[in-house]
Order: sequence, then C-alpha cells, then structure tokens
Amino acid sequence: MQQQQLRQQLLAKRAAISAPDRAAEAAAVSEHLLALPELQKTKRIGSYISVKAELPTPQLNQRLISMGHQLSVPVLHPINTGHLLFLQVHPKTLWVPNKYHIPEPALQVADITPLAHLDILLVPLVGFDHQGNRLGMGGGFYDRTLAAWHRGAYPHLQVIGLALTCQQTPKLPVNPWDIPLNKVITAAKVWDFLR
Ligand SMILES: Nc1nc2c(c(=O)[nH]1)N(C=O)[C@@H](CNc1ccc(C(=O)N[C@@H](CCC(=O)O)C(=O)O)cc1)CN2
Ligand SMILES: Nc1ncnc2c1ncn2[C@@H]1O[C@H](COP(=O)(O)OP(=O)(O)OP(=O)(O)O)[C@@H](O)[C@H]1O
Repeated sequence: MQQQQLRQQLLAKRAAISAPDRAAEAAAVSEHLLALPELQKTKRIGSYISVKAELPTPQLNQRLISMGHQLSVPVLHPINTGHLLFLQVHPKTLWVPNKYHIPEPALQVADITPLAHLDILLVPLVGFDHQGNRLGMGGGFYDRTLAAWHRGAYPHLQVIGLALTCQQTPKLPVNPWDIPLNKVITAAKVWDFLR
C-alpha cells in the first residue's frame, strides 16, 4: 500500500477511538513509561503537546514535571526549516499556536534545550511497526531533527514513541531518511527494539 494511503487509514483508525478509551490508553501508557528504570532518576525529557486523536499527553506531561523531571516540547524551527527545536516548559511559559494549530512555547533563547541535553524524547506517531519504524504526519520534522542522533551523535538519548494500540501495523514501508525508534509504549506493553 502507498504510504499516503496507509497514513490516511491509520489516521482514520486513530480518530475512531472514543475519548474515554483514548484516556484509558494514555493512563496505561503513562504507567508503563513512569515504571521504566531510566525514569527513576530525574531526567531531561522531551515530550509533545497532543492534538486531535493523538495519544493524549496533558496528564503525563504534568506528572513528569511534578516528579521533578525537566520537560521540553517541540517548536517548529524558525530558521532551520523542517527541523524542530525543544523548549523547556516552566510556570511562566507563554503558549502560541504554530501553523498546524499545535500550541508551542513562545521562542525564548534561554528556554532552548539542545537535543544533546535530552535524556529521553517522547514522540507522537501515526503508525509504528514491529521493527520500530515510525510513520508520522508527513512533515519529516522528527526525521530531520533526529538524523544526527541516528548517526550516533548523542548515544545516551533514547527515543520513545507513544501510541494507541490501533496504531500498530505489521510492516511499514521504510524510506532512506526514516529514523527508527528505541521503544514504543502502548497500553498493553513496552515494545523494545534492539539496535
Ligand atoms: N502533537 C504533535 N506535535 C508535533 C508533531 C506531531 O505530529 N504532533 N509533529 C510531527 O512531526 C511536528 C509538527 N508536524 C506536523 C506536520 C503536519 C501536520 C498536519 O498536516 N496537520 C493537519 C493540518 C493541521 C491544520 O492546519 O489544522 C492535518 O492533519 O492535515 C501537523 C503537524 C512537531 N510537533
Ligand atoms: N533528513 C532529511 N533531510 C531532508 N529531507 C527529509 C529528511 N527526512 C525527511 N525528509 C523529507 O520529509 C518528507 C516527509 O517525510 P515522512 O513522510 O517520512 O515524514 P514523517 O516521519 O511521517 O513526519 P513527521 O516526522 O513530521 O511526523 C519527505 O518528503 C522527505 O523527503
């Protein structure tokens, strides 16, 4: 199947999940994540602000902050088009919608967290397969932003996808620029992809 067709099919499946089911899956995913050994010490964590039918992150993000983790979220890079910057979230953060209507922190240089400083990056996805391949919204933002990581630039960084169960698919078509994930967490389990 064509990648775009597959994306539409997976987006439709995701949109068909009821709000209570979505919330229940998010709660289960949060429990799995927070139980990981690497989360037992405070870390610098990159997350995302969920929109529409994505696995919801508001409660998870709030819990990560209240546990003392330092939280950053993506901003569309103002200069390096197609890349993401991560900005730390704090009580005084001003939120502005980006061109996709996703809230992001107003750009403040002091809040920039270089990718190299993050320990864990939680990424949204449209689909994933059993080899850790990821299908996103089609902007290539995470692929571009993580290209240096994939070449070994910051080996301590773990990239973890958060997903609804219906987002798994047996095999995704893989493009040369696609960046595979270390783990994907669904309500039922933590998928570990050895690299
Ligand atoms: N919550 C969240 N944040 C994220 C991403 C994401 O997938 N989810 N991204 C992952 O890369 C980046 C933004 N990339 C995106 C690329 C395309 C579309 C998009 O096409 N969205 C709508 C149209 C939105 C609108 O204009 O209302 C669409 O479904 O067609 C959205 C985000 C960074 N932040
Ligand atoms: N490292 C890169 N350098 C240049 N272009 C890239 C790179 N990675 C991806 N792209 C471009 O981005 C476009 C979208 O890629 P793709 O469909 O794989 O995005 P995605 O992973 O689904 O999206 P996202 O990461 O934003 O959720 C492709 O046309 C591809 O050419």
